[in-house]
Amino acid sequence: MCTSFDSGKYSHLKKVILLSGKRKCGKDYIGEKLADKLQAILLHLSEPLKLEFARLHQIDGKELLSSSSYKENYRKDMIKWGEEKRHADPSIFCRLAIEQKDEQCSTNPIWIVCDIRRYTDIEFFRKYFPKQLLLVRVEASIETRQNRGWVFTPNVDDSESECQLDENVRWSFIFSNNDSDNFETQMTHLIQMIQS
Ligand SMILES: Nc1ncnc2c1ncn2[C@@H]1O[C@H](COP(=O)(O)OP(=O)(O)OP(=O)(O)O)[C@@H](O)[C@H]1O
Repeated sequence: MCTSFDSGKYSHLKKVILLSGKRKCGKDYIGEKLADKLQAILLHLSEPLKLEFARLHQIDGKELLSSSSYKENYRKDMIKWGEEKRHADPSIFCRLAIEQKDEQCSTNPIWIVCDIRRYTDIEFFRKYFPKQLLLVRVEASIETRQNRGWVFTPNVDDSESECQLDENVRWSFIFSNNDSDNFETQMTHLIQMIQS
């Protein structure tokens, strides 16, 4: 397997925004809004993981990518399989997510990664794009997340992949995404930070 990454071809890159947060806090929602406003490209580290998992297990990759309940049937197995792949090669899904959208990544100056879950995800982007990096933590209360469909799932919500980034990360921006929070003001501040 090729583990090299040629960051030189992305010298046009101005910002990489990494979004982290608990399930149903609104990472995708905020990522999509930002991408719309900034004409940025959206990347998901879970995309190559799901597509490869689907191929190996001969199940429907498109269904796995959608937010349907289909993916919940496979979530635990996918986490386990992803752990094994990451153990062998910690940056595998970061590289694959970029490679799979190489054409857009090669031209778009702003990348938004919607689902970082690991210190190694941050380390990969920090290694290759230290000056462009912005780390954004999305937060929402348990009640808000429940209203958005979150149900505590043992071995998922308490797994390392969902909890590792709860500590020891210095976030560039913390986005408070409850219904009572001022969404537009925070978006404006975040966009100013991205464009500065
Ligand atoms: N500020 C908001 N206003 C209204 N709806 C929101 C807001 N943030 C998130 N939502 C809604 O809450 C639900 C969950 O959000 P989203 O899918 O973005 O969460 P997520 O953190 O990406 O979840 P997961 O980790 O499970 O993929 C979606 O239906 C989304 O439209």
